[in-house]
Amino acid sequence: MDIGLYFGSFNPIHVGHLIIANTMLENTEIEEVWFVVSPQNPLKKRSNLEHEFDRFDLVQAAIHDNYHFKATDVEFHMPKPSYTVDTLAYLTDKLPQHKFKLIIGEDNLASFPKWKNFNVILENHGLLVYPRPQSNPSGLKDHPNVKIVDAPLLDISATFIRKQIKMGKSVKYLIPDSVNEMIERKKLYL
Ligand SMILES: Nc1ncnc2c1ncn2[C@@H]1O[C@H](COP(=O)(O)OP(=O)(O)OP(=O)(O)O)[C@@H](O)[C@H]1O
Ligand SMILES: O=C(O)c1ccc[n+]([C@@H]2O[C@H](COP(=O)([O-])O)[C@@H](O)[C@H]2O)c1
Repeated sequence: MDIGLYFGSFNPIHVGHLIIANTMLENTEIEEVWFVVSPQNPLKKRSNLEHEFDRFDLVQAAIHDNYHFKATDVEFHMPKPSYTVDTLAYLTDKLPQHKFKLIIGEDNLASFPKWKNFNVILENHGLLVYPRPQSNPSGLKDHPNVKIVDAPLLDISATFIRKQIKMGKSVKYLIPDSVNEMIERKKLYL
């Protein structure tokens, strides 16, 4: 089966992530999207990063009603920080029946040449890219293994959501209700 692996910090998951996953499902050859929660992005500082178990629970709460979406904690058992090429090698070895493609936002396409062994990812898997406002242009946009979907820009970020919560403001509609309830119950992002 063709599977879209959607790697992310998901700190927290928001409606932008869900729209991106569904858009890829509807407009590419993938049949499922697997959300891979990364304990630690190698290029990001740890500030305001909630525990990976909590972020994973929030992802599960967000996707529970969509049988095309799955969440995986595979990177929790791997060395940190979380290098995507290593996770892809592990998953390809364990599940050779599947073909994995990467789902990323356009901001990550711009920084993609800084990723570990990015050429291996590009040649062996390929990228499905969702456009993002204020992203730097990338020389990779015309690569044959890079597909940029034509879809509405979403100016939503986890950074904005974390700031709103910290200021005591509601983030209703920016995140699913199930995620909002869990954040409140666990007192996250305060
Ligand atoms: N609004 C968006 N438009 C396009 N891509 C997005 C958007 N939000 C997130 N992504 C992509 O989804 C993946 C996971 O993103 P991530 O969990 O870091 O969310 P984020 O909103 O970018 O978080 P933060 O604000 O904390 O950096 C990345 O590939 C990112 O580029
Ligand atoms: O493998 C790398 O070198 C690498 C460099 C930067 C980011 N990544 C991964 O890209 C994913 C998206 O990161 P983020 O924090 O933008 O959600 C996340 O799973 C990171 O581990 C991976």
